[in-house]
Amino acid sequence: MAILTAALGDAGLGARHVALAIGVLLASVITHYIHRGYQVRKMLKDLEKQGIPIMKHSWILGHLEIVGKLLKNYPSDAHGNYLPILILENWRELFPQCKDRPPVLYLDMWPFAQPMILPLLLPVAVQFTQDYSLIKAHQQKEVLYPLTKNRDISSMEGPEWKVWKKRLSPGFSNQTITSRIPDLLDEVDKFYALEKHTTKLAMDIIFRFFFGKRIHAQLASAQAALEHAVMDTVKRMVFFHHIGNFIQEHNPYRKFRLWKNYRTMLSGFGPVLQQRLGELTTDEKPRAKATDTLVDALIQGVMEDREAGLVNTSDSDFLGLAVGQIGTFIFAGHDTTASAICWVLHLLSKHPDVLRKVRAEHDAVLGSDAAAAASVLRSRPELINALVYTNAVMKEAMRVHTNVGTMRRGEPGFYLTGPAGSGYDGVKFPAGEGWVVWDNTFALHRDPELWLRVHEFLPERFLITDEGDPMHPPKNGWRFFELGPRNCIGQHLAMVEIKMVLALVLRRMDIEVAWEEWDAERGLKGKKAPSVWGDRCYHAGADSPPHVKDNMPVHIRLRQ
Ligand code: HEM
Repeated sequence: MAILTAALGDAGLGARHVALAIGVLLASVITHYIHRGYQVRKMLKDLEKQGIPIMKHSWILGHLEIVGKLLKNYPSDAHGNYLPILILENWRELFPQCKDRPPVLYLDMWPFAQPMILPLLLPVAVQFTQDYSLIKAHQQKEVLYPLTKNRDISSMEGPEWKVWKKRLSPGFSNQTITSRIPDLLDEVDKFYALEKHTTKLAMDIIFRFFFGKRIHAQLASAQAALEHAVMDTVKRMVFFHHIGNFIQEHNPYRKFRLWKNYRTMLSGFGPVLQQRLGELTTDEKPRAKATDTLVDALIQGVMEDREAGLVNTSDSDFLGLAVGQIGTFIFAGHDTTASAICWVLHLLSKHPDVLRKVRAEHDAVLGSDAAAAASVLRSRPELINALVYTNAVMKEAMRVHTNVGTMRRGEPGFYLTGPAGSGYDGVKFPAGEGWVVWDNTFALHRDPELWLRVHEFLPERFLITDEGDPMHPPKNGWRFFELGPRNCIGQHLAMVEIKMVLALVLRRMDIEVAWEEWDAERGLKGKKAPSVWGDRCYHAGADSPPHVKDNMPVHIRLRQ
């Protein structure tokens, strides 16, 4: 303190100056929030004036009162994904002025969120992701910035995104991924427990998939530090700027850690990337085929950009782009896949009849010796595609427990249109600048108008081929990896990875949730422990993707 006072004194600054500076800063933050608050509330009031149906809205609280009431019986850490499901379920009470369900929901939760638009009818989601692809919301880019400096396929837009999508897609095709199964099995075979191990597994798979066996081995000594750097950055990412995380976001220590983690990524990935770049640019060696490994496709892409003068030839520019792309794959592919594995296992433990059928399919396709599943798949990787019922189980688990979605940016003059037959045929719903347009897949996956017996876990619906059957999934209805040009590039990898885990684990182990012991250890026994829809396992967390509550504590028993 004495040092600080002396330093301030040296600089001619007294305590009064510091207090004044803090006061000015605070006043400008408060003014910003009030000004922005007025703008947001006015956006809603203007819509109301135009006759657009909106939920009861107040100048002071916006929709916060409604949101508070809807979530009042939910645990405080329940994920925000539950909110639009509740709005969809309760639309009649929330829109008493409407005879038909409004196609579009306008939501004002300022200062806790930006003004948002969510489709309440499926065709509206199709309009801004498939018919026309709105560009990603500012928030999606800002969140990735510390990890990738936005030099990644997920943040890119327009022609630059198109070129990279074309370059990287072959490496993620179903065919490529099936051919990589023997290699990836090395990682899955190490996987014997659940909880946070699913995250570690997903991370290992991405490293192996991206770099291939040889380079992955070279990275082995740096991998722990790299994983730690990525995870630490992910932990510190701020997904939604709001008043509640203002201090966290602007904390200088956070900024320092983000900077340090990025340096670790540059220095950890740098040598192997440089070495591979050297190998690929020597005259004797042919250039890589895009499907060899993703790192080769990436380096080849950067080389093309250099030749076209789009990337300068400095090492740091090359490294920045390469590390950015790797960062986005790790980010987009690890937590999402890990929680999807947890939900499939959870649902299987709750539905023994379905589990029996999955095991029977594994016996039939992979042979009755469960311990030999990995070697069978190594020699015949294409068998993974024969696990048709398992695939249906996964898709149904993903419908019931959807985890991430897409957020897009409203565009000046852009409208969403009331679909034919909705009662709002042709009505224009403004989705201009300032709106975040969210796909609302979690709620659409639980829309009883789209899915028969919507709350039940019925994998068979994904086996029905007759489109006239009421159980048949609706067209464009299953959107776990989003649809349209910006859908998930890693979806085949994620599906194959989860299928490999199920094939190797389900017949060797019984897995069931262990809340009783977990709660007892935490003194919750006999008390009302938090749950959602009667389940202790629920989507928790304030950010994206949601996490399975408490990492899903489980019992694992080896089967005889
Ligand atoms: C269960 C696991 C996964 C889920 C639920 C998931 C979901 C999604 C969704 C919904 C999007 C669209 C996001 C948007 O438009 O902003 C997306 C995009 C993306 N995903 Fe995944 N993903 C998963 C696994 C993976 C994996 C394993 C990888 C790669 C290793 C990956 C890489 C990406 C990338 C790079 C994008 C951006 C694509 C683009 O903008 O063109 N994802 N993912």
